[in-house]
Amino acid sequence: MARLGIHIECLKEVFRMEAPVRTRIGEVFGKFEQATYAGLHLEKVNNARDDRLRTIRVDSFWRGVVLAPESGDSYTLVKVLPHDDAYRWAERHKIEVNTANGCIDIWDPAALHEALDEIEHEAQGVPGQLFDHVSDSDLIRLGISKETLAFARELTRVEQLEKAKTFLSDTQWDVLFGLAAGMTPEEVWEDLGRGVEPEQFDTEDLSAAVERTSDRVLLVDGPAELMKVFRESFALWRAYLHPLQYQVAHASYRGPARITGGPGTGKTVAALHRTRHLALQNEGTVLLTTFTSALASALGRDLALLLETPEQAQRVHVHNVDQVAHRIFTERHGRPMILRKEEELDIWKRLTKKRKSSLSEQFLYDEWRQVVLAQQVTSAGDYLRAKRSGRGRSLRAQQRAQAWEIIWDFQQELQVFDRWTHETVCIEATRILTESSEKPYRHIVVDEAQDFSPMQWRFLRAAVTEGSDDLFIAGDTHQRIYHYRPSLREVGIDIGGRSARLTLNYRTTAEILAWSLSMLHGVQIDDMNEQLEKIAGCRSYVHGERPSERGFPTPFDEREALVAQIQAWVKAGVELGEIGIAARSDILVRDAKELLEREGIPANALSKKGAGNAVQIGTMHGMKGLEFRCVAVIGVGENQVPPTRAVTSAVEDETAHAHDLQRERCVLFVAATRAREQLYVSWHGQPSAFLKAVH
Ligand SMILES: Nc1ncnc2c1ncn2[C@@H]1O[C@H](COP(=O)(O)OP(=O)(O)OP(=O)(O)O)[C@@H](O)[C@H]1O
Repeated sequence: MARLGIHIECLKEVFRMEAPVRTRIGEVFGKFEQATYAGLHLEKVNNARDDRLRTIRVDSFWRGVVLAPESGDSYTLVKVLPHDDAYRWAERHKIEVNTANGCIDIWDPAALHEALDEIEHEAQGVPGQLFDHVSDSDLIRLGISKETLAFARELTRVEQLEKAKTFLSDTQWDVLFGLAAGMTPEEVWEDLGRGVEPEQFDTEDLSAAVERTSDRVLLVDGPAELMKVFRESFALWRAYLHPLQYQVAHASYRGPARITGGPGTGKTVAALHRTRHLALQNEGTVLLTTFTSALASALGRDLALLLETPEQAQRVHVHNVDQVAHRIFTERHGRPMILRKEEELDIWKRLTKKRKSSLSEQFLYDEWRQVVLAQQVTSAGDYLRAKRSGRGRSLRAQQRAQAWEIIWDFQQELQVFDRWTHETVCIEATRILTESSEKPYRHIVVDEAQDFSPMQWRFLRAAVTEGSDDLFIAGDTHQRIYHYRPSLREVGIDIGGRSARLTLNYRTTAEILAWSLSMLHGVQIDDMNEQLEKIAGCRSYVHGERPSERGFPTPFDEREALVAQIQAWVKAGVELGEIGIAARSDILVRDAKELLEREGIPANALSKKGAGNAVQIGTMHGMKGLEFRCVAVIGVGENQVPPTRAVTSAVEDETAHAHDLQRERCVLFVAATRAREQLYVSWHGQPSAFLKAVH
């Protein structure tokens, strides 16, 4: 029986067409399934460069271009266009086998030659070419064909390359765009989703190439399934992954593996697919975990769309990490009595007073977590030797001894009164698991890994049997917005060379991404594995407006402008629920919510459950993991971002000062990169120093 698949690039275009056209295309799929070869009505194209390209009727206006195999019965819909354009497109395009990945390349030689004439003319007198830094042999190794190579050599500006997207093969264009965005040939090679050893492909065997292209072709079981794909935007990436996403999600690893990448590069999507893959292996229970319960419920919802049967769903637990630790604890000891933050601060205050110490309760609250618990300090001697760099103030030996006495008192008190914090619950749960030979999980997949504490990492390490495919970790340290900076090695997780980096941003326009990245320019950020993380090569294909930066003389003017901006977005057709507003402080968030309500604009606190028809407002921290069509980041003024209280003074502790500034910069970076199409940033008075770095 003949089978029709749809190429992902075509699917993306069809996705944007009107509903009746999509329905017609669905019907073509239905007819195709029922037809015998003779009944397929595939039209040959006269004067075609490639006689494997045929056309098929969609309706009286639209026609599809289909790649017909020389043998076999797997057909691929590669384009849908108005009748005459479809014929013209089919006449012009050529199909070849890409030498780097062995998949099909579809390109337009005539358009390439026309463009080449134009750019050769432009290149005269221009000193440097766009790809002077890349050798011919590297370009050829990356699958660039002879003709594309000649074209690439004449390029002087990235805009010329952007225009070439319409006629170059997708894969070859991706390679060139990656190199133009600063990736090395090795990074581009990895991005192609191949191993380090190049394979030799038979460039004459198109059928084999079509087979290999299967991860870029959606095979649907009939029109109903295709219509489902059209209805749910989520289903688009569900059906299609970038080759590197696919590779990391489906690989077998000898131990813990990790995926990094800038904002919006599809790490969460890769983690979801990894979870599905592990569930299908059926080797034991999979835990999919993240930092907060709100993010965990969003993961749970998305995963449900990926899993096909109730049996598969039963094999996966989706919880935030503290929830899992609480469950293990409760099974052994019953529910813990958790100390609220205010209660804890009161205890610290009382104990410092008792010891006549000048240390503040907040200092001890942090010191206990970030030094004592993080480094598993159990004695005065350990504490005297513990690393305290970046802790905000140095302590003389005598002060350390006194701090330890207070910490000791505090820990005794917790024990005597059977009171717990989330951290001690996590530590006790780790102890329970370490003692037990039975592990609750066969695999653990972690999302938003950058903010996990050492205690949480040790817990996860203890919750899964050590061995192949045990831990899969997705995260981006550029988005680290809390205090901990653990090294995976120090918490017993060895990722060896099992690490990959995603670079293509699917969320944000190139303009918003460039704006946000320039804020981090020159900032050195660790990769959780004792190396520096890179953000080079992070790129987006989609263009839009530059972010709008607006300064006002007074808070009143800033508020008025926010209301006007939201009204303008709504007038332009943006739904209220597609708008997000972020501010650094809770007060400003409350203020903005009240303002919008007064103006009759429905507004809700941020929630992963979906906005309904209301603008979503929250703190910059709360924006983590979310995305909106339009985002307004407000109150980005001097002293507000970063807030003075959030940054240790350089005189007190230089390292802590640098860490605090970096973290605050990342908080703004996270908020800005939630925007898909438009970003609006406002302040009153002087702008934040972070904005001065932006260009
Ligand atoms: N291969 C893909 N093709 C098309 N869209 C994709 C693909 N992968 C991810 N996306 C979309 O890109 C957006 C960002 O994906 P995702 O949330 O997985 O990124 P992330 O790297 O986890 O982001 P962040 O770190 O900023 O939270 C989502 O809308 C997702 O549906």
